[in-house]
Amino acid sequence: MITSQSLIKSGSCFDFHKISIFCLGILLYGPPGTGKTLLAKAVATECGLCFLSVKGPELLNMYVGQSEQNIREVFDRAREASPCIIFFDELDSLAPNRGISGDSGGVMDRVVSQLLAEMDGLNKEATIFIIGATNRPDLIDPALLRPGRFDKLLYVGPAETPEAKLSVLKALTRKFKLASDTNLEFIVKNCPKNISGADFYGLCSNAWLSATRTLIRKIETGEINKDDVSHEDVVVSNEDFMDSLKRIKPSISPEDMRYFNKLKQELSTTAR
Ligand SMILES: Nc1ncnc2c1ncn2[C@@H]1O[C@H](COP(=O)(O)OP(=O)(O)OP(=O)(O)O)[C@@H](O)[C@H]1O
Repeated sequence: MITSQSLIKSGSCFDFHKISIFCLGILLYGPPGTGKTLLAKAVATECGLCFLSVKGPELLNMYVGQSEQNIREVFDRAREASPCIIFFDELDSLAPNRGISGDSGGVMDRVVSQLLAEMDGLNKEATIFIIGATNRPDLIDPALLRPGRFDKLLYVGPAETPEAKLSVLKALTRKFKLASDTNLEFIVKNCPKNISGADFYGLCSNAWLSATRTLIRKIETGEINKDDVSHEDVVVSNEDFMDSLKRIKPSISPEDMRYFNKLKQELSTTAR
């Protein structure tokens, strides 16, 4: 991602559009809850660009022509807000493969064509970048993945190494008050396999709630005075984390991981 981010950042200094070479779109793919949205937002913040987030299904409408109109409006808004990033979440629902969707000439066909036309229209502008996200890149219409549209495909998977897991846990607990006995390395060691960023978020919020319950019990038993307490007195201990760990169930199954590993290999052979 650092490469894509540097490309976007450097776009303004290199005047890519003068030589008609320009990276318009990046497609992030991977299991749910692995931080695709978070990454897209981080790129926009880091590059100082407006962030226009759209969920694919939100644009679809039962009235004839309205879905295409919704797509046009997104791009119009982007032109007004440029330089900006348009983030299309759940892109597969907005642009399914026309060959297999069984909707020849139907609404989805027209939606995909509209999206392609709008993206092609942007190629000259170099001030609007598109990031798409999906859990199923194999379902997306291949025309969207051609050069000049979503040029790059980037896999965003769960943290695999203990170091990567620890940095996610540290990021999520950076505002927590941790007890002196809390050992994040130990918690990482006890985490189940294939735990996503969203699962880590659940782990941390449950641990925080458990610590809050302990504090409330102390207030109820009169051990501490309610008026002297603030959220800063919630101290999260190792035990809170270990309790929370017992209840956590990874949202990515081993079958999901096998599917994504295979897909990653297939897509990496297509030189992107
Ligand atoms: N790498 C990470 N570091 C810290 N927190 C993370 C990370 N990945 C995910 N999270 C947490 O999980 C939440 C969900 O992540 P996000 O919505 O970005 O995932 P996603 O891949 O876009 O999911 P989906 O495919 O379901 O749309 C985030 O709001 C954040 O709290």
